[in-house]
Amino acid sequence: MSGSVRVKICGLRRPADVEAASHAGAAYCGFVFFEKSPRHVSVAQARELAISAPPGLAKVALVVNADDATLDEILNSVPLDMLQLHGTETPERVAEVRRRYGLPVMKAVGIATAADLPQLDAFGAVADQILVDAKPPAGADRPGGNALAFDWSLIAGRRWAVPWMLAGGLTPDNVALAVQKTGARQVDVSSGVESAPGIKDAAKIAAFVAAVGQ
Ligand SMILES: O=C(O)c1ccccc1N[C@@H]1O[C@H](COP(=O)(O)O)[C@@H](O)[C@H]1O
Repeated sequence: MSGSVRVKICGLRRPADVEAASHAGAAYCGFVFFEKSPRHVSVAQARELAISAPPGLAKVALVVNADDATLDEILNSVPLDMLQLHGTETPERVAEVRRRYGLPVMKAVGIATAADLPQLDAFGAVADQILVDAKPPAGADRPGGNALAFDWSLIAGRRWAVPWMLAGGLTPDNVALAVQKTGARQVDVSSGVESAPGIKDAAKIAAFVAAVGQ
């Protein structure tokens, strides 16, 4: 288990990835519905993965500026516990998605400088959780999953009205320090537990969860 810090392993694509996340002691697993990502899964793939997830492993759908038709299609097929909005959704859209689907919504906010911090308060007022991630580099073709960390001192000691998760460039080697510096009680990882983009590595997943628990 990961002590009292909860771990989300994102970008799972194979049943063996779900098994690895569960076996390691992760609290959440994430499925990416974003075609430009090497971690993208179809609705049918996600359904198979979600059905294979054991009780106790919360299933999160990551979407980027998804419209209602897209969310309807996902939620009509895939048993899910949470929606992760990882695009440029507004606070109004976050509130609308919560109302329409009745699932907890986690809103991702990209951080590069102190000027980005007020967004965390804005989304903390409407979302069920906030995901504090690195802002993507200029020219990136995806808004997350870029193996990029931000300056953790920007959020050291800060708290918001809702639970939050730390993301961005976390690895088995740096996650313990990230938790120590930020006080995070939840962490999210994708690239840092892969052997190649989109290919999860069971040994790295186990090492990541173990490192969080140390
Ligand atoms: O993982 C992706 O490909 C992805 C695509 C689009 C939006 C978000 C994505 N991933 C999320 O980004 C953060 C950080 O990822 P990493 O550990 O730095 O690779 C994490 O929340 C992922 O869920």
